[in-house]
Amino acid sequence: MNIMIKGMTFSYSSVSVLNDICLNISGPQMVSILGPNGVGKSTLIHCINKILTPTGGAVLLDDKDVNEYSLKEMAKKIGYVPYASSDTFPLTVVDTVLLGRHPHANWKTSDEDLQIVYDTLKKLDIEDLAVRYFNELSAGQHQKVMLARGLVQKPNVLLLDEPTANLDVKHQLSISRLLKKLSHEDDLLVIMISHDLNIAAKYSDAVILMHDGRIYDVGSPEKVITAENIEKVYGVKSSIIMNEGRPHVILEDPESMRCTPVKKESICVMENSVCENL
Ligand SMILES: Nc1ncnc2c1ncn2[C@@H]1O[C@H](COP(=O)(O)OP(=O)(O)OP(=O)(O)O)[C@@H](O)[C@H]1O
Repeated sequence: MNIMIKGMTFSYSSVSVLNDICLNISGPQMVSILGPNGVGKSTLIHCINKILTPTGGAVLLDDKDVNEYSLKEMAKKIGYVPYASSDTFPLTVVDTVLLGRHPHANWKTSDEDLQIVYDTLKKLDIEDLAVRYFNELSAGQHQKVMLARGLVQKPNVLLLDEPTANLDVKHQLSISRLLKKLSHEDDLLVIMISHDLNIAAKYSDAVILMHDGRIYDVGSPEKVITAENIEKVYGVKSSIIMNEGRPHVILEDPESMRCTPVKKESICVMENSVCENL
């Protein structure tokens, strides 16, 4: 699968957000999009999956303009996992994930659809949530269910908006590892937005760094995730150490040393008996 973005621009009303974006991305691989808040990362992936229409330039999927694909054809090719779902209606997790089979299913759910859903819930370690209501889950559980919905769609490209943002450290690693594994084993082009430079550096095959509505740098994590680029784009100093051949960023904040330290005893665990007597 190939995505080619040719001189793409995008504006919300008169406010220009993306300028002259030119990218050629081929899968399978795992690509992270990095950049500061408001730089246009979500807008970029919304232009790829036709949620938004670019104001200029073109997006081509396998050499064909996205405008020439029907919505169903697009849904078979591109899966999208949003940052947070606004779904508030009471659907069970199984039914929520089954919605991802819609582009492949007819009006009736098949045994194969259900099997794919259960296999995916198992892969993401959330089988125990199967009959829970989606609108009663925690933010991290929501995120895993939305990822399951994207995966059962069996797309060629999976676009994800901060897929690990609400996850605990163990699940940040396991989900990033799973996405990388899927990209390599299932021929999937994974493109994820991330604010975690170290997760991106550890798992990505390639990184896109955005600045001022443009692509600032593209390439391997070692090439793109440098102290110089981080200072230029985020305005933060850092030092980089290499860990297992990948850059690991240590952010510096000289201002933090100026904060007055609190007394060490300002917080402690109370004995239950003390609590009861309060
Ligand atoms: N519906 C909208 N109408 C007008 N402006 C918008 C709209 N959605 C986003 N924007 C603006 O477009 C710019 C890019 O937004 P976008 O969500 O793409 O940024 P982002 O890089 O994904 O940010 P973040 O890291 O904070 O999620 C921002 O300045 C934002 O305020």
